Amino acid sequence: MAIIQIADVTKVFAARGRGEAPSAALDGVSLDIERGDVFGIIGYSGAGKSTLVRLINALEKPTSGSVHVNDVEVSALRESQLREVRLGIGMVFQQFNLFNSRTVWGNIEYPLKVAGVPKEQHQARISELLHFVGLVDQAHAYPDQLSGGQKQRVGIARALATSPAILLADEATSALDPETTREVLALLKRVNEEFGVTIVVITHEMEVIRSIAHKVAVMENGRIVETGDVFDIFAAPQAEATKRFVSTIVTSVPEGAALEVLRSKHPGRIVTFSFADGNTSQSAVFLTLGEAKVGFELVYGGINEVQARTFGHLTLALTGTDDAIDSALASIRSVATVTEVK
Ligand SMILES: Nc1ncnc2c1ncn2[C@@H]1O[C@H](COP(=O)(O)OP(=O)(O)OP(=O)(O)O)[C@@H](O)[C@H]1O
Repeated sequence: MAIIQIADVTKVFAARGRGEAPSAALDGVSLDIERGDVFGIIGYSGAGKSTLVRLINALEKPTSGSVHVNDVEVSALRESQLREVRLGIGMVFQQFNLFNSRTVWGNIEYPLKVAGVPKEQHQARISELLHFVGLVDQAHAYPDQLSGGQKQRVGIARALATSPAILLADEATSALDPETTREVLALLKRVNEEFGVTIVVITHEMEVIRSIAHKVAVMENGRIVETGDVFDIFAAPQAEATKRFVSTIVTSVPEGAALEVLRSKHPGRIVTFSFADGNTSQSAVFLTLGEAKVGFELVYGGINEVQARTFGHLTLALTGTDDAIDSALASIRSVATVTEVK
């Protein structure tokens, strides 16, 4: 059974000002997140990602629908019953949200105190966490003496202090430079692999999804427009929003200015052939075109790697009669995805 189950959830906020209509931040969202997964939720600003996270840790209640965490319907619990649920969910934030008046040690100790963990157990747990995040030497430093990456490592150690089964990371790397982002993502990956913690990653960056997520849901206007395994989403995005996100890092399909240039150089038909997973059917494409007496020139393309699996796109400018091209494309469709560039 999924560790997080979101079933047909709608969240409507009251109008912010007079004359404004109430807004649906979430509109019929259903999502199952399996135990042990790193699940990415991607969307532009205002898509509803933070609202979804706030429903998971029950900071908000849905207007309709239900949210189950660990088989408990958190959306039906009273505030006084939520304490235990929240102890099982760690949170990591974009702005770190550390106590500036407490040391690194004090920040990590805070959730142990709140959870009522006996004082004599604190030292061993904090020291274990400091080792895990590589901050043993900074134990007595204050947050303003740390770099952004170090602050986020404290944030992660603090979130893990009470050994939660779930970690919610809301734009956890959005305030960090690319190198530090890579380090923090690698740390989150270890949290998942070494402790089996289920991680929900909220982001607007596809690179974050590519680096650590196993599965992803793409959100737009309060809805999930596409969801699936990260590799499949990268190799063959279906929804327009997903295609836009994928195109931010997969540049082997011609778009925009690159497409204009191709169009001006090649007035005939331009077709992209897509292959996934070590599929060696590129040669079948060339053979079929040759047999059909269709001329071709490779004008764009590339191979990409996601989760140690590869996929690629080849764009060819074709010359020949429409009939010959159509019949060749019809038979190539059994070995590759064929997209005619309009
Ligand atoms: N407390 C609230 N009252 C009224 N409207 C809200 C409230 N919280 C969120 N919204 C609205 O709900 C929609 C979704 O917001 P949400 O913060 O979940 O999106 P998001 O994808 O997390 O965006 P961002 O990355 O900018 O935080 C937005 O239109 C937002 O203005």
